[in-house]
Amino acid sequence: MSLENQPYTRLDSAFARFLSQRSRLEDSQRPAFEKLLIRLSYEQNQGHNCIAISAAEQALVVASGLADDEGGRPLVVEQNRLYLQRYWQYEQRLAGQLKAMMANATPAPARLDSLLAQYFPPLSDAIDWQREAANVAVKQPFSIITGGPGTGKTTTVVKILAVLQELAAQPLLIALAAPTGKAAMRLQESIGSRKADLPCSEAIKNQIPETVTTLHRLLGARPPSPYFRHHAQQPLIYDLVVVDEASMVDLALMSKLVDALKPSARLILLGDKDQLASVESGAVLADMTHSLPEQTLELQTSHRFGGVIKRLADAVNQQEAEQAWQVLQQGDPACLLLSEDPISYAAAQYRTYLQLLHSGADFPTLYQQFSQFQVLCANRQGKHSVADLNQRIEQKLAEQRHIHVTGLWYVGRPIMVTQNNAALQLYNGDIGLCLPDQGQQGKLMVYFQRADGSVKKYLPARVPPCETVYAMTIHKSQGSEFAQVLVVLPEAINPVLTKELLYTAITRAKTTVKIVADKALWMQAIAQKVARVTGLVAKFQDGAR
Ligand SMILES: Nc1ncnc2c1ncn2[C@@H]1O[C@H](COP(=O)(O)OP(=O)(O)OP(=O)(O)O)[C@@H](O)[C@H]1O
Repeated sequence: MSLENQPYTRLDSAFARFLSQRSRLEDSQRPAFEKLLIRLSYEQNQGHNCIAISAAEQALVVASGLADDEGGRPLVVEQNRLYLQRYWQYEQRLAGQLKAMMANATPAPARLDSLLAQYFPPLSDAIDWQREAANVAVKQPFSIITGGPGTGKTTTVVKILAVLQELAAQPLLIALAAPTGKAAMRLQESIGSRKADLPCSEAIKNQIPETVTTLHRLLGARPPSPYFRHHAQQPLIYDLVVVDEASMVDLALMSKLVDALKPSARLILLGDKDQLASVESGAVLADMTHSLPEQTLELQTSHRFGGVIKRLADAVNQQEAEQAWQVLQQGDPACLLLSEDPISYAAAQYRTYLQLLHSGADFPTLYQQFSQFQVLCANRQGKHSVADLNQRIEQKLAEQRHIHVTGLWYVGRPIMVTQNNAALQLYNGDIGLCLPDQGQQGKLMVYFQRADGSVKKYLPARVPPCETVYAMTIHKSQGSEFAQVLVVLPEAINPVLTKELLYTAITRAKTTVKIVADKALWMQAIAQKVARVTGLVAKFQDGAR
């Protein structure tokens, strides 16, 4: 790759210069070494755990005296991969600890077959993959259940928890977690109803928790410190940890989570391996499902929606671009190319929310209505970006007199928090609505819904950094679902547009997905794939050194 064309930052070059000055290299070797380090720093920020390097580059790094794998130096070379020490350690610890966990697989308990028959009664001769998933998760201390939306991951895991409690001599202490507040809220909502349907005693149901926490909270985040309260020396008390939306968990967080488990603990990861990888480094869930087939069960049948959205999602995922385009041409109202102006369409969709607002509806009703529909974009800036769409939808709604934009904060403004604030209990991705204060006329407050359904409100000036959210990026929509989704793609291809991005956008929709894209761009986007450079697969295969 030519560095000249890369938009690397000043931080990348400052980092490279800093290290190069501390190397043992001759002056003549330094420019090449700095170029390599700039590339490492840049690619790391793009989500790669490491970079692939040539034999000559390996020799250069070794000669620099800055690499070792004992933690004392800033770089590590492993085969043809160059790492920052910290990320190599994350991979190393994660692979090593999961292997240690996997070595503790237990033989199947005698009662397992009858319990599986009780919880997963056979309905036909076909293999019941949910039951197979339970079979794996009961025997293996570490397991992954992957599948698209509505394939029954939550239903299955609740049954697994019940089976494990039935088998336990003493009730297991269980923690349920997700990477974001939104995802935690969704899991919490569905756990409750899945529990009610369990074919078991109340005593067993009562041993299954209903509250879901964020991973940061579970591990004891102490911002601004990057260290958690719980780690190998001060492990979590739980016998079993379940993590939903695991595709969003990056390498560092996954490594810290596994580090914080007590030695006898179990871990079950739920997620969709085909979704976008985490924003930060790694493609951990995808790497694990690829490397650990015995621990992984994939559920493929969607019980929530069959039909056209699933067909579209599957075609995109399999990179069948032409077939996916044909699905959009079929005229099924659940899945179409949008033929009208996207701004007018979006404004019409948000009108019901604003009409309810003007008729005096309460916050929960408004929040529920606002969450029915969402515009999703690939990029943050440029034509058809989040910034562009937000500005134009707001303008359209103002022209139509559905909102009265008096300043940054106005009645009806929907916002998304973009920075965590533990003290205020507001987190990146939380959605709030700016509404008149119920107590005082003329005063504005921003209302949010907590995971337990209760409502909290803040003065606009106290809300952490946030942005208007008629439109949001597909990245930010991970872990959320909406009845109706409008996906607006840019006019020109860019590296962000991949089949994983489109798959993630489409699978956010429960009933309708409309798309704005031209065919050439659609075909190009589906042909692009996220490819993260990592050494995790190799570490699982070769054994941690
Ligand atoms: N084996 C099954 N037979 C019939 N219906 C099922 C089965 N498994 C799950 N369902 C139903 O399918 C719906 C989706 O299930 P569930 O919420 O467990 O899926 P999920 O994979 O966790 O979904 P998501 O990740 O999209 O929230 C639920 O209404 C559930 O009751």
